[in-house]
This record gives sequence, C-alpha cells and structure tokens, in this order.
Amino acid sequence: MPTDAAAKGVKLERYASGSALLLRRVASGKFVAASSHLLFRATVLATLALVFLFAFHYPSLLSRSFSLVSADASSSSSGSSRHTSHRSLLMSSASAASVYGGEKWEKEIRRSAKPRRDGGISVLVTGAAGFVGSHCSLALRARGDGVLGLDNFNAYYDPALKRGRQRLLSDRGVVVLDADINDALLLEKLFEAVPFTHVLHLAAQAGVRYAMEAPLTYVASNVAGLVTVFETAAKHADPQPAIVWASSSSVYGLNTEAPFSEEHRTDRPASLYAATKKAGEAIAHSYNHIYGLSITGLRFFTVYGPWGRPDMAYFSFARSIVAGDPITLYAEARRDFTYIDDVVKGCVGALDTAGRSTGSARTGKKSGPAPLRVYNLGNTSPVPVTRMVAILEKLLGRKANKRVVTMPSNGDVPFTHANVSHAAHDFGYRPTTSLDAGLRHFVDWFVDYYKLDTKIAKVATRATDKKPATKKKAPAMSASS
Ligand SMILES: O=C(O)[C@H]1O[C@H](OP(=O)(O)OP(=O)(O)OC[C@H]2O[C@@H](n3ccc(=O)[nH]c3=O)[C@H](O)[C@@H]2O)[C@H](O)[C@@H](O)[C@@H]1O
Repeated sequence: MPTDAAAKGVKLERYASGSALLLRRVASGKFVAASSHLLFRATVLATLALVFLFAFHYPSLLSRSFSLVSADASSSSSGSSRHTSHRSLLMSSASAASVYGGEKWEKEIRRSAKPRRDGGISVLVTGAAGFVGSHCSLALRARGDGVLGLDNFNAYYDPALKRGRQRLLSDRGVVVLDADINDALLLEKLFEAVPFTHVLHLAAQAGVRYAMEAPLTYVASNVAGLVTVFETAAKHADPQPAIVWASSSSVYGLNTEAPFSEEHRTDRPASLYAATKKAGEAIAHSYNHIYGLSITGLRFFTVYGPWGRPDMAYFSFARSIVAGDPITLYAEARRDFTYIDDVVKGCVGALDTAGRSTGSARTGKKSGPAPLRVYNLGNTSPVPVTRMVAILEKLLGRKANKRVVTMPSNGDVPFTHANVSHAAHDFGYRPTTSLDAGLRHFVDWFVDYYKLDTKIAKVATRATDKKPATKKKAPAMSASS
C-alpha cells in the first residue's frame, strides 16, 4: 500500500508530468498557431503569386476586355522569337470604350456607317484593316453602303501595311477604329449607337502553321473573340444584325473526298487553327439556335492578291525571290488559290442574301428560326505550289533559290479543292481569275508598294502588257472589288 508521501509523490509526479504534458500541449499549440500563421501567410503569398501569373498569362479570364497583340514583328522573324514575344505581348488594357465616345465621335461613326443609296446596308466590318476586310469595306463603300471598321492592328504581320489599308479606307470616308473584338464594352456601345443591318466579321488570328507557335492567340481571337461578337450582337443590337463571318477551307482537314463540298466531313482538323474555325462553326450554330441570329460562315480557300498578307506563301516567296533568299517548297502541296476580287464578290453576295435575324435583344427571345448557312468560296482549280512559284519567277524576272522538301507535320494539308455550287446557286458566286492573272495583279502592286528597283518593275510591267489580265490592271486595291 503506498504511503501518503509516496501517494503525494505519485500525485506530484502525475501533476508534474500532467503539467509538462499541458505545457507541451500549450507549447505545441502555440507552435501550431505560430506555424499556421506562417502557413497562412505563405499560402496568401503563393496565391497572390499564382493570381499574378494567371493574370499575366490569361488576362481575358479575369477582365472583361483585353487587347491581344500577337507576335511577329516581321514575317521573317524566327519561330522562337515570335513565340517569346507572343507571351510578352498578351496584355490587359482598358476598353477602347473609355477612349472613344462623345457626341462628335458618335456623329462620325454614324456618318461612316450610314448607307448612301436607297436600300443600302450598314455594315460593321471587323478586321477592316486586314486583307479581305479592307477590300470588302472598299467594295461596300463603292456601291453606297455604310461601313464602320474595327481592327486591333496587331503585330502578327507588319502593322504598317494595315495602316496603309486604313488610309485608303479613310480617303473614301470609312472610319476604322483601333479596337479588339474581345472589347465587349466597345461593341455594346457601337451596337447601341448604330443600327447596323449586318456584321462582316473577318477579324481573326490567321495562319495555319503559326498555331503551333502561339496556340492561345487562336483561342483568344477565333473562339473568345467570335463569342464576344455573337454575344454582343445578340444582346445589345436592336434589331439584331445578320452576321457573315470568315471560316476556312482548313476545316476540311483530313477529308480526302474532292472537290470539298459543304456536306463533307469537317470533324478531323489537322491544325489548331482549323480546330478553332471548326469550333466557330459549332458556336455559330448555338447562337443561331438560341438567339435567332442570322449567321453565314464563309470557308475561304487560300485568298491572295494586292494588299495581301505577308505571312502567306505567295507573298513571302515573292519577297525572298527578290532578296535572293532561299524558299522551302512542300513538294506535294496544291492549293485552290482564290483571287481577292472573287472572294469579295462572294462576301458581298453572302451579305445581300443573309436574311434577317429573328431574335430580340430586349426580350432575349426569337420569333422563329433564322438562317444558318455555310459556303465554300474557292477557285475550283487547285494548282501545285511549285507552279505558283514558277509564275512568280516569270513575273519577277528572277529565279527562286528553291529547296523542295516533303511536307512536314505542321498542321498543313496536302491539297484543297472547292466545290462552290451552293454559293453559285444562292448568290451567283463564280470565280473568274486564274492564278496567272491574279499573281500578275499582285506583283504589280508588290513592285509599286515596296518601290522595287526598276529592273524588276520593268519585267513585271512587260509581263502585264503581254498578257492582259482577265480583269482590269489593278496595282492598287480596287475599289470596285
Ligand atoms: O484556305 C484557308 O483556309 C487558309 O489559307 C491560307 O493557308 P494556306 O493554304 O496554308 O496558305 P499559305 O500559308 O500561303 O500556303 C500556301 C501553300 O504553300 C505551301 N507552303 C507554305 C509555306 C512554305 O514554306 N512552303 C510551302 O510550300 C503550303 O503547304 C500551302 O500548300 C491562310 O494562311 C489561312 O489563313 C487560310 O485560312
């Protein structure tokens, strides 16, 4: 039996060990509290760092509007530098709606968008300083339609060329605003200020192979941008306009049936570019279905001509031939090269036959089904890329320094060939320009625009004189396109 002292000792020991335990617990509690503070601070810091990184890389998901300036200060820049600059150029910015506004500005945009003929249409053209956009804007203006342009003047290729096109438009009274299609606030403002009958949506991230270098720019422009245009047109325009937009022949992807018809499979895109255009066609379906927007998608087939895109093969090859630089040709590649004037006629035909939207921005409801259409706009005669280079050599009077290789796995497809019977039936689309004639027009412009030496200019002029083109000589952008 334990004595009292012994019992006290045991109690004290227990007390002491209990206190020690308590003290340990208190101490460890403090430690836990201290460490959880630290942990909390570390978590907050890490979260802030992540938010910062996220905002830096994906500004579009955090802010309502952002401007996307894609890479490629010059078309000759190397792939890696383009890629680096793509990341650093993805940046948030204020909506252009805070820059544009006021009575004077509204008057100016209404004037630009106002038709000058009876029955004329009023068109918002996105990508108006782009190749197809500028030609279409001029053609619409020339026949007395109202045109207001929008362009973000990004640096995917030389912005000076885009500014040159803007000047041509401005000379004919067409205003082109510096703004991004993801700028919902500005689009809302435009739709509320101007009763556009149509939107010709041509702004996009173009280029098949560049999608491997800068994939997110394609998502931002061709998916998010397209949604912003549909969304604002559906919910802020009253009445809703009809929308005609640029899809691409690339949606046919790995389709092997030829010529490509709108009924053929388009579920096997070969590039991310093609996938974003195909996504656009699916998005168009949903906006037509829910909001009653009249939507027409145009599948363009390798469009070329004066004031063209320097990133495209015919243009960059012409530059290399003149500079004596080597060009790489994909041996088996064939394209249904389509001349710009033919494409412009197709765009205008599509606008004229679009049919009305049936939804209401006020009620959010549609009164019935609205048109949903898709058309090929091609030339119907594919030409090997090697032949395209031979024509350029003749027109420029110089031999190309060619390196012929097998087509690499870069998203390219070996050939394209359009069946245009639907466009022919519905709006009389009939391409009339051969590649020889079209490239002659291009070279005339090219020599003039870049002020090339007189020897090349002479060869180009002789070639033009010898064989009159199927159309009028067109060194500059033709307003009658
Ligand atoms: O039809 C379309 O949908 C697409 O047409 C063009 O795409 P692509 O046909 O690839 O036009 P280019 O980049 O000018 O190439 C033309 C041809 O030259 C070939 N090529 C290109 C580059 C090169 O270095 N070597 C070469 O042989 C390509 O394989 C292709 O057959 C446009 O760039 C796209 O924006 C458009 O959507």
